[in-house]
Amino acid sequence: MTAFLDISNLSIQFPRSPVPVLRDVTLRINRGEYVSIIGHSGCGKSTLLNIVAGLLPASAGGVVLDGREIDGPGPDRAVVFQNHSLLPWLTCYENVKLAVDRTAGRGMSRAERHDWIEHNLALVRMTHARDKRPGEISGGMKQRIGIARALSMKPKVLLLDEPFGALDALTRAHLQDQVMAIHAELGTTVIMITHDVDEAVLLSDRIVMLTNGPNAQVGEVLAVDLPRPRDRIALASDPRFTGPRAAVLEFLHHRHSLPAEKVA
Ligand SMILES: Nc1ncnc2c1ncn2[C@@H]1O[C@H](COP(=O)(O)OP(=O)(O)OP(=O)(O)O)[C@@H](O)[C@H]1O
Repeated sequence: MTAFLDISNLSIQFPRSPVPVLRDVTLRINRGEYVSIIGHSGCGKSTLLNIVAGLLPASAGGVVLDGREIDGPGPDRAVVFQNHSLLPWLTCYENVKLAVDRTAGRGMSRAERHDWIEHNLALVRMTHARDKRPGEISGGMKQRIGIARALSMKPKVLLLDEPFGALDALTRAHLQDQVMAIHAELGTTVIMITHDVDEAVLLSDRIVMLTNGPNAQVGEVLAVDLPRPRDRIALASDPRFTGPRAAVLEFLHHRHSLPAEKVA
């Protein structure tokens, strides 16, 4: 049986580059699964996500989502980037509306569209700021609107490219908890890129560790066997949390550490 999201033997080599960034990456993701991708800077995490998003073409191999080969961007794959990409002249409500009008809102009446926008703002607890513009809200709030906008498209897969990377630790923790709650409520399939090992363990069903580039491959896939809902405080000393955490750290810092000159 084919997986919900099937990444098969994917390679990509950029023009004017002597070697592929990714080589022969294969990954099968089930419907509703939360999968994190972790690896050193420059190994090709964003490149992989961009191929799934349809923003970059693979040089070899391919991606099939729910039985359909991906050959370009589409509303079935919504991306949230590290730095919000909201339109500064529109309010939070209007930013979400823009996405709804072009995707899931087609075929809805005006009133249904309105309810759907409000529903997604409420999902990220942003109803109170619906009429504010991005310049008037905090970084964490902007990311929440970005997530609401992505979810409002009813995507089959939510692609998160370091969505909490630019946030302070407390805001980050708060947003992680919200995303976990949304994932539990909607059962959305999620692929998330992160550099944060704790974040990967806390949120994921599986963690995909990429080897260093070029020619990066899937080095190891770790299943996180933790019941949900997950409580960050209770888990801090739980061996089912600390075990996978140590395994990812071991992969990144011992088995696939970067040579000093590449880090500098
Ligand atoms: N459009 C492009 N043209 C040429 N090379 C590219 C292009 N996009 C990315 N690369 C190269 O591909 C490699 C992987 O980049 P990518 O951004 O996917 O890495 P990453 O793992 O997401 O890094 P980081 O964790 O620092 O964000 C890098 O060496 C980068 O320079």
